[in-house]
Amino acid sequence: MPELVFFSGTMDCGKSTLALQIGHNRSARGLQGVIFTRDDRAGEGKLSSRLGLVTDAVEADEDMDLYAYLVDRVTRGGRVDYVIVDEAQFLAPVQIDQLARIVDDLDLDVFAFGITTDFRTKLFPGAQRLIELADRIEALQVEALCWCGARATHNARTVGGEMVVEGAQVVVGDVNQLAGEVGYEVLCRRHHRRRMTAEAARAVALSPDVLPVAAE
Ligand SMILES: Nc1ncnc2c1ncn2[C@@H]1O[C@H](COP(=O)(O)OP(=O)(O)O)[C@@H](O)[C@H]1O
Ligand SMILES: Cc1cn([C@H]2C[C@H](O)[C@@H](COP(=O)(O)O)O2)c(=O)[nH]c1=O
Repeated sequence: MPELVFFSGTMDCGKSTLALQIGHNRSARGLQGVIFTRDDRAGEGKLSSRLGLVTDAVEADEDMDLYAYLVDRVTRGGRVDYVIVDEAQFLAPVQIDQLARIVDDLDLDVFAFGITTDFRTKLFPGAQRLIELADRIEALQVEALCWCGARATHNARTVGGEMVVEGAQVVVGDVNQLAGEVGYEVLCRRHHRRRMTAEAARAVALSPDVLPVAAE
């Protein structure tokens, strides 16, 4: 039975890598897939992983009807056995409905990959619709870690090294950015709530205001 599967996790937990692996394993067995993505860091029409792998993909623009695209492709004699979607959080809710229709009416598996929440811990509309419609939601097995060692569950945005909680929902970017640039850092909920990034924690530890603990 074909499924709409949502593979979700924080930034930097291996989603794009898994998307590439799923595509590789299927194409190694002669299956042909369509890979959609939107606003990958590597540029338009690319699906890239931090492990260095990158593949061509179809850029799913805001107005694109993903179901109609596949029907057109098949009608022209193209073969499609499965569909992969990376950065699925950026898709419009109506495009997630189109993915569900691809599963139900075209009998194709759709594997969607994305983060669920933005830097303010609010759901992306595309991720919300995936949670509502997916047959299955899978958490990535490789956990990203907060600087404290706990499992990272949230994405923080930094500007000039400082965590921010206001701004546009979508700003394409990466973790480990240079100070001064917009960047991201994955944190556990406790440290996201306290706005305590690795840099902020280092500054607190080095502050002369922090008294050494007296021996009892
Ligand atoms: N130099 C490295 N050596 C080993 N693994 C790495 C290295 N750099 C990144 N990774 C792995 O790649 C993961 C990020 O993969 P990626 O698919 O780009 O993540 P996502 O799509 O979830 O943002 C990291 O969590 C880490 O496990
Ligand atoms: C938290 C957050 C992230 N983004 C952007 C930053 C990246 O370009 C992608 C996530 O990509 P990844 O492969 O999962 O690392 O999303 C954003 O636009 N807004 C946010 O709040």
